[in-house]
Amino acid sequence: METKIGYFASIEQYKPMDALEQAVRAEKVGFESIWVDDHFHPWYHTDAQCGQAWAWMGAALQATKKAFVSTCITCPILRYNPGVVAQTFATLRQMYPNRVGIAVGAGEALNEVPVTAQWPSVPERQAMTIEAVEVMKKLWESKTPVSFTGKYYNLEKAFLYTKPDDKVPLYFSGMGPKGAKLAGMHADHLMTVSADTDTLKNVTIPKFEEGAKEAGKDPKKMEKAMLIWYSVDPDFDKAVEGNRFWAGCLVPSMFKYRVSDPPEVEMHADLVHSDVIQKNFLCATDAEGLITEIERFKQAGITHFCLGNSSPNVNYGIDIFKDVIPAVKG
Ligand SMILES: C[C@H](OP(=O)(O)OC[C@@H](O)[C@@H](O)[C@@H](O)CN1c2cc(O)ccc2Cc2c1[nH]c(=O)[nH]c2=O)C(=O)N[C@@H](CCC(=O)N[C@@H](CCC(=O)O)C(=O)O)C(=O)O
Ligand SMILES: CCCCCC(=O)CC
Repeated sequence: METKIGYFASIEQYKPMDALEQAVRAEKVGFESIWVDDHFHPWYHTDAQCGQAWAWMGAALQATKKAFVSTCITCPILRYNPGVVAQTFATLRQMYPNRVGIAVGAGEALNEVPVTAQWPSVPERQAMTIEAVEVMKKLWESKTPVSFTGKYYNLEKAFLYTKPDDKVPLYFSGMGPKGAKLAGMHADHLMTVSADTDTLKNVTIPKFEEGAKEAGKDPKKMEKAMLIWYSVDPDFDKAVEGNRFWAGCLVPSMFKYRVSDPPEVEMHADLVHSDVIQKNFLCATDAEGLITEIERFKQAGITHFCLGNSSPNVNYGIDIFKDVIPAVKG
């Protein structure tokens, strides 16, 4: 499968208009997809933003020419109703044929707790995500009104009057082995986050493929997409520190416990040692360094890169891909 290089334009790290300018610049440089975080609260507090992803997507689709645009990722189970999620992405894809996708996942306390005060266990949120996907597919595919009684969601003669001509591509986040298998079973493509390459190659991707095969799909035709942050600067230490905004994601308890307060996340993020940031995110001084790192993940089986630019000089972090993209796509 051909490698795809996408740009993750963060609207929790940057103001929405700045992220939009980045997306336009990234498309001109050769990034073929644009991804946006779907958050209510951000992963850092100081100087953070947190715009609404679907509003931003409409503007991004209009401002870019042909890039594929998707969330990375939307949690369709608590703060959003899956029927409204289905309606939103059907509308966007009808307006911008072939250019719109959605990635879904079981959510984060940061986004769900502040506006619902609910935080079910991981297994329950995974079960809710599967049912939410079922609801979304029914609404996207049905030619007649749909009634459905589920464990978590109900539909009563629900019908989407605005639909695209083709399917909305569905990516599904699997970070753990069970999540990866569910992705294979219930979605078109895998979305995951950076992990060590042995785990990706020997656990995450095989579990995804196992789920896909069980559901009668051909995993070779399904993308293995991954979000990873990068920071590039001629001064290596500065490059490493550039990724600090996202260091909270490297603290496992942030996923295990009900942490929804950005100042608390920031406190943990600031304690993450720079060696840990360097090991988990892409830190480079030049294009060569980025190419080497991307090749490493290609060898592990990743086919679509969603690259979050956390470089001290953001435009330098985009423009350097004029050299990186031809090398890693070749
Ligand atoms: C927590 C793991 O679950 P999993 O289903 O695999 O992954 C969850 C993620 O998909 C979500 O948290 C997702 O919403 C995060 N996310 C995101 C993910 C991604 O791949 C790319 C980009 C993003 C950006 C983004 C996200 N979320 C948003 O809301 N908005 C965004 O923009 C996991 O580890 N699962 C394990 C099972 C773990 C488990 O069940 N543990 C037990 C206890 C175990 C023990 O301690 O003994 C429990 O907690 O009850 C698995 O194997 O699936
Ligand atoms: C381990 C990182 C999971 C993704 C965190 C996130 O929400 C990024 C936007």
